[in-house]
Amino acid sequence: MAVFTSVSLDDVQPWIAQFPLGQALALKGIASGIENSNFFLTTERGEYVLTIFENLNFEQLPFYLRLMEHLAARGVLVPAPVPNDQGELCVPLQGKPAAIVSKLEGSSQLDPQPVHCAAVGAMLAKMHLAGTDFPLYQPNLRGLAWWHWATPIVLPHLGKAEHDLLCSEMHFQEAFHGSALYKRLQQGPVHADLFRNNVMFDGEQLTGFFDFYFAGCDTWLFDVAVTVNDWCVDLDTGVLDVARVRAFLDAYHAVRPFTPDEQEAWQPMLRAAALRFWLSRLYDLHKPREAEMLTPHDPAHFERILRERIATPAPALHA
Ligand SMILES: Nc1ncnc2c1ncn2[C@@H]1O[C@H](COP(=O)(O)OP(=O)(O)O)[C@@H](O)[C@H]1O
Ligand SMILES: N[C@@H](CCOP(=O)(O)O)C(=O)O
Repeated sequence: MAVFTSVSLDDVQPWIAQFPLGQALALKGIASGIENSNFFLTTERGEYVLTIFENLNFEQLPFYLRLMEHLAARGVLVPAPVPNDQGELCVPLQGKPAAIVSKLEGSSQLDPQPVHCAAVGAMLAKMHLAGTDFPLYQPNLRGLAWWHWATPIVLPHLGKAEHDLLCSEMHFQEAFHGSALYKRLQQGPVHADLFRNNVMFDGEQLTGFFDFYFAGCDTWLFDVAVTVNDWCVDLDTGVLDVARVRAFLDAYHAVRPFTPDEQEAWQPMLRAAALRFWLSRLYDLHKPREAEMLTPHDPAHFERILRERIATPAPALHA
């Protein structure tokens, strides 16, 4: 269940008059998702997704919605927000911020093959390049500062082995993030949560990236590492599948060539990306929010990935 705020077609009818979409014809709640209330919305102009934001507020939302608008205008396959007659992308509905975005065709590819990884890699590189002239700034809100804040909260809940791993990896990442090498890495707007469930495919055709609500400005390489750690991994062991990694990285590199600095930072960045999700899953498990996090994701999956990245070097970014 992911409709926290209920809304009917009758509620939407007067509200939608401010959008250039004609009348609303149908509204259907979307079951998946854990953060917001999402609905498929059919209007006289076509199919859209209506989102009522449960946690983000009117000050926070422009970064995400304007980023999607910016990327869509540059040919990156992402949902395009629909402005109302005042040019606003986010307007109140049932007292909460709400937005309408274009509906992506297809479904998530949960068993990706190299061909899917290549499509995601190429589109991610295109997205990074398209974001270079995006004028708004917000840091990655799940970056090093959040890790510092969350670590002492989760540590008391951990056994010795996990406690030691978290402490030692935080030390390692502090040194890495403070290094001259890290500071030379290219930065810009990143998705920061581009997992399999946040990309649509129609067969082998990628139709779009969505769920931009963890986006922020961070290193492009962090985004690559987050995505590889999900798309190219054996889910049972955390081991990287070399064919999928190569397909992903080669396709990315063909659009936006990796730099020598990125090559050098690749192994620690894969560890950073694993730590980020291990920590957020630990936090969600031990400090659950009231209604939203109905089934917390398993932290052990990312603990396994982190241990594996420490133990085994991943394939190089490029030859
Ligand atoms: N623009 C879109 N086009 C098509 N389907 C979408 C779109 N946005 C969301 N969805 C559907 O809604 C579901 C929940 O969206 P998601 O952004 O993951 O929710 P939450 O933010 O609550 O986690 C997705 O799994 C997908 O099926
Ligand atoms: N991808 C994260 C959790 C974020 O959830 P999402 O459904 O909004 O992508 C994880 O797997 O821990």
